[in-house]
Amino acid sequence: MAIPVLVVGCAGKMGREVIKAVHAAPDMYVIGAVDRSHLDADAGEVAGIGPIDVPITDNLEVSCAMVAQERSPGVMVDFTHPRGLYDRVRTAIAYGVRPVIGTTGIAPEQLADLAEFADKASTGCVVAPNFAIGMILLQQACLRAAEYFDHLEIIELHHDEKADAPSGTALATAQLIASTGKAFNPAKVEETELIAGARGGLVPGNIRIHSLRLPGLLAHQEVIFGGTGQSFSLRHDTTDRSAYMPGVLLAIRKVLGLKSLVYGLEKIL
Ligand SMILES: NC(=O)C1=CN([C@@H]2O[C@H](COP(=O)(O)OP(=O)(O)OC[C@H]3O[C@@H](n4cnc5c(N)ncnc54)[C@H](OP(=O)(O)O)[C@@H]3O)[C@@H](O)[C@H]2O)C=CC1
Ligand SMILES: O=C(O)C1=N[C@H](C(=O)O)C[C@H](O)C1
Repeated sequence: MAIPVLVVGCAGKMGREVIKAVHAAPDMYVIGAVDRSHLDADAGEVAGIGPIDVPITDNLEVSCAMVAQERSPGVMVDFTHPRGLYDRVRTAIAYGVRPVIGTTGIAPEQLADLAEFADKASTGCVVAPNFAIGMILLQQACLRAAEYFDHLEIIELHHDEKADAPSGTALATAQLIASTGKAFNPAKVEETELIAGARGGLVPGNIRIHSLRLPGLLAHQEVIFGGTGQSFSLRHDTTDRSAYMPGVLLAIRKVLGLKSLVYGLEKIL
């Protein structure tokens, strides 16, 4: 049976892409669309694919109740803003709707709390800071490089409409590299930062992240490893948001078979 999908943030850059991808997929359909603007407009029209008979509403609870009435279990896809995300995920789970979350910037304590909530409800939930396969491969390659290099820094570059910094992907990449337990970037001199922020943000693992925001960019990340007489750069460029859609559709299919919260696309590949 086809999967009913509720798209939250449907009028946004990612939400429009999700509406297109879900509508085009043979094994799922858009059952509802939530946003704060374009209310009552057809979600398909807003996404640029013509009418799909799904009006945009700002009422998540009523939308979840509607999904719960469908014959097969439903999924909520959220690409919005970290504000209120915690409550949206809890609302979805309370209605038996499985969340697939692409929104970045949620606090780690809230994520841990949601994992406990999903676990208790035996409900699947996927939270992934990046749905592009190329980025997952970059992260895996970082683990290999980290075996041989002791020094690295991360640069992430995004469009200038991005709300959070650093990106969720950069944080997740640093977290993954730090999970090796290695002590990175041993200091060689006592540094003085003449302009606050010049050396980027420091995250656990002693890894620095530098965030650039410019019009003309979409989403890019470079991890540069440094060693004696050599440097090694790993870079991923997203040039179109359709890059995320195979990962999003995969998560929609896989979340139905899960009984707890899974963090990271790599866990369901
Ligand atoms: N995991 C991944 O692979 C990716 C994740 N992202 C993440 O997805 C999120 C969205 O990105 P993007 O699409 O570029 O952002 P946009 O600002 O283009 O879209 C977000 C949409 O969500 C709406 N919105 C915000 N808050 C709410 C709410 N409480 N209820 C309903 N709708 C809401 C916004 O409305 P309004 O305009 O009124 O604020 C807007 O229409 C970000 O956190 C970004 O980091 C992005 C790309 C890939
Ligand atoms: O806001 C974006 O655009 C993106 N956000 C995600 C993040 O914060 O990592 C994923 C990707 O980088 C695009």
